Amino acid sequence: MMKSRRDVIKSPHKKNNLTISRPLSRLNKPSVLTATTSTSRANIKVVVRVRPSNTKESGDNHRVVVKVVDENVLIFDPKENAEPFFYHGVQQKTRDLLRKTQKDLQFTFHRVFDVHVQNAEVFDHSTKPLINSLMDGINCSVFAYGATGAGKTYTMLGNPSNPGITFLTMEQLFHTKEELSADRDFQLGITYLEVYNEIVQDLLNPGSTLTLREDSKFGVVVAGIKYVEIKSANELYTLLEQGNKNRTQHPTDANSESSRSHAVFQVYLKMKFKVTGEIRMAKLSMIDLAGSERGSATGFQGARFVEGANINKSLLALGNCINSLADSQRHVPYRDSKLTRLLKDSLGGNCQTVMIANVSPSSLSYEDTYNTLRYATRAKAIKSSIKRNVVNIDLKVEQYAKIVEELNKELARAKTEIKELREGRSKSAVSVEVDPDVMSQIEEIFNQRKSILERIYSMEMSEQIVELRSQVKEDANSRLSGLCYDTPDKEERHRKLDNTIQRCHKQKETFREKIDSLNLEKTNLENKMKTLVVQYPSVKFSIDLKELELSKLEEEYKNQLIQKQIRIYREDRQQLGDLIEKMCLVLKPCFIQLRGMGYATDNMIHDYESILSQSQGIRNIKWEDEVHPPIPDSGVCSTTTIITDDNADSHTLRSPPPSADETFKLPDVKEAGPVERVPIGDVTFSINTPRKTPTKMTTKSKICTDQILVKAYKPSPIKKPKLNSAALKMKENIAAKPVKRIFQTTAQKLHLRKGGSESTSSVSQTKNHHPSSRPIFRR
Ligand SMILES: Nc1ncnc2c1ncn2[C@@H]1O[C@H](COP(=O)(O)OP(=O)(O)OP(=O)(O)O)[C@@H](O)[C@H]1O
Repeated sequence: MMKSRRDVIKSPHKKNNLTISRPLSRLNKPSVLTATTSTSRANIKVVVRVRPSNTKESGDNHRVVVKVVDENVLIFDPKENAEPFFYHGVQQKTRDLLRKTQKDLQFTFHRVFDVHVQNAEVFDHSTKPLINSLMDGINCSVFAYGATGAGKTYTMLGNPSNPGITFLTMEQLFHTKEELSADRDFQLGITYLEVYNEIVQDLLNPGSTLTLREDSKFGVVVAGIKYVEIKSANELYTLLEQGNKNRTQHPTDANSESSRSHAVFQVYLKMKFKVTGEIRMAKLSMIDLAGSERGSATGFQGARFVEGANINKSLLALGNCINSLADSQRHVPYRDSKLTRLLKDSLGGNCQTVMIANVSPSSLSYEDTYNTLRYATRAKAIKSSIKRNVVNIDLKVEQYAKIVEELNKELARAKTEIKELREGRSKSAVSVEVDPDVMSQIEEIFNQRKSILERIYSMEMSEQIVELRSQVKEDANSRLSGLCYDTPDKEERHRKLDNTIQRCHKQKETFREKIDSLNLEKTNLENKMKTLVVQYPSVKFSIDLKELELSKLEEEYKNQLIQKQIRIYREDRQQLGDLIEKMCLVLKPCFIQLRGMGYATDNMIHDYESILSQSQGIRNIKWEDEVHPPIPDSGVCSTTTIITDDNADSHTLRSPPPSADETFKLPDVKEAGPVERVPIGDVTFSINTPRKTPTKMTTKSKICTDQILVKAYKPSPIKKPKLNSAALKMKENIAAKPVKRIFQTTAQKLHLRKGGSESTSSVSQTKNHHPSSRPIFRR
């Protein structure tokens, strides 16, 4: 009795509207196959699923013959703990002779699913990874193999509460499609057919018998089948349900709803990249095979016997193909049955394949389970070649010509490279044969070079350290001149320092000489090496490697040297800091005392103030390019005094000399107020006083410039110095002090002496933007 399996799949979102069938081949016919990426070989992935025992199998007379050890290993017919065997009431030492010996065979697969595992988990570890391959344009295939009633249909189709991997795979496919829809346009069509008694029939559009043929892009295709375009996984429920109604099923002794045909569900996928126009095509086949059972298990008679014979014929052909492929035989008997022709791609062609072997755990299916496991093990050895199906519909004939030209060029290049490589290799072989000592010679030279390098760097490091030391001593020497009185002690100190500096210079010279001679040696060795490369080109690679090693060494030395320098500078700075601190401790009370007693000269006061400013990080003068426009209405804070040197030519102060343009461009000079000219010795200074000056200043008032705070003191009574002597002192100082400070000091002092306002005595900041980075001078 034929019956349709209606309740295998029930759509949770059943739709009333029918899908319009449309042949996909006509819709998507690609014009040219332009490229397929490189082919890779991959083994078929084989997983085994053990279904739970049913009521019949759970009976007393049957035992479990499949024991899942872990997710990769199972034991078929495991050894059990021997139950005591009694004869005439006496326990026997030997075993029950009537009982069969257990095979206790261990099988390993890519994954083993135990009885409690649900379809979702099977999907995760079997077909889910195929989706990415499909998106890459790789054909994929999944087939469920096993005896009747072993759980193939349950795995592939499942039921509404536990959907099978076909639905789950399609759901995932649509999900991924959705994710990628921003970049690609998709077209997706499905077919659902069965192979029954060597006849191929469309399950979605039942009618005439269909024939198989091979296609260059999709491999084996069924001629005349209708492709149905679907937009969501839910549409699939309806279609699979519809197709299952048409599938040939009969109750057998092993399965009341046994599928007597091989059901093939196929998805044709076409993707077009929106930007590049690249087209990828892929086919997913999901095959639910008919049960691979023995006749006795099905209780075959009459028509069922013929049906069973056909099933077995195709499965036998499948077994032969698996064996041939596993043994890498050249001839694989695909043509022996419709099933094997259909599975040609899935087994040994351009396809990524997953085989799900279903087994019953019961001793009732002992032979079938054993056969299935052996089949599955054989299938593990099969390798299929995988390549992406990339098609570009936009290519024209002339583009083909271009591609061929490019490929030819590439081929020629590759040929030349291979030739060169071969020649290189033979030369190297010859060189090794002719002079086996070359390598050790190279090794020797490198070792010498390495040792020379080490010496050079150690010398250079010492040289640097000596250099720094002499600098430190020179600094100390100049500090000493500023601090010490002209006493014999001072002379002695200078002498000692000079001696040390001299020693350092001598050491430096010695180091330099040594370094130079080492460098000469190094160059000689490098030249030797170059000669060797010319003589034996094949050793170039090893020499390059050695060179790399040396340059690494060089980098390491440089790094060490820098670290050392930083350490020395830090130490020096630290010492200097300590010295300044100590000097401050002495300077402050001295200065306070002198000033309190009225002995502090203007110079001293100013210098002390300068030190204060400097120690705060305040600069004495603003350079033109740093000056900001005046802040309007800034009251007492707005002081703009420009100090210029009228006779700059007559002495050595002007440094650096300003260009003609820059010198006289002083946009704010007029705003700065009247110019006062003050002669000091042979130097005449022009002082621009600000328009706005504070009306009243206290003795210790603060004058705020735009940028800085400067304390202005009312000058203490000047007793000793007269104007001329001050000017003379200035002249003396001129040679030693930086120009800007001298101007500042002089201008400040003179202006105060001439009775100028206190506010103008402060060193003020120019507020003019000027491209030059020099203080403002006027000839
Ligand atoms: N993993 C499982 N969990 C629960 N029940 C299962 C499982 N696998 C199979 N079954 C049940 O076992 C019975 C036989 O399963 P199924 O129809 O899938 O076998 P089959 O291999 O497709 O057989 P046939 O080749 O005869 O079609 C069904 O009633 C099914 O519900």
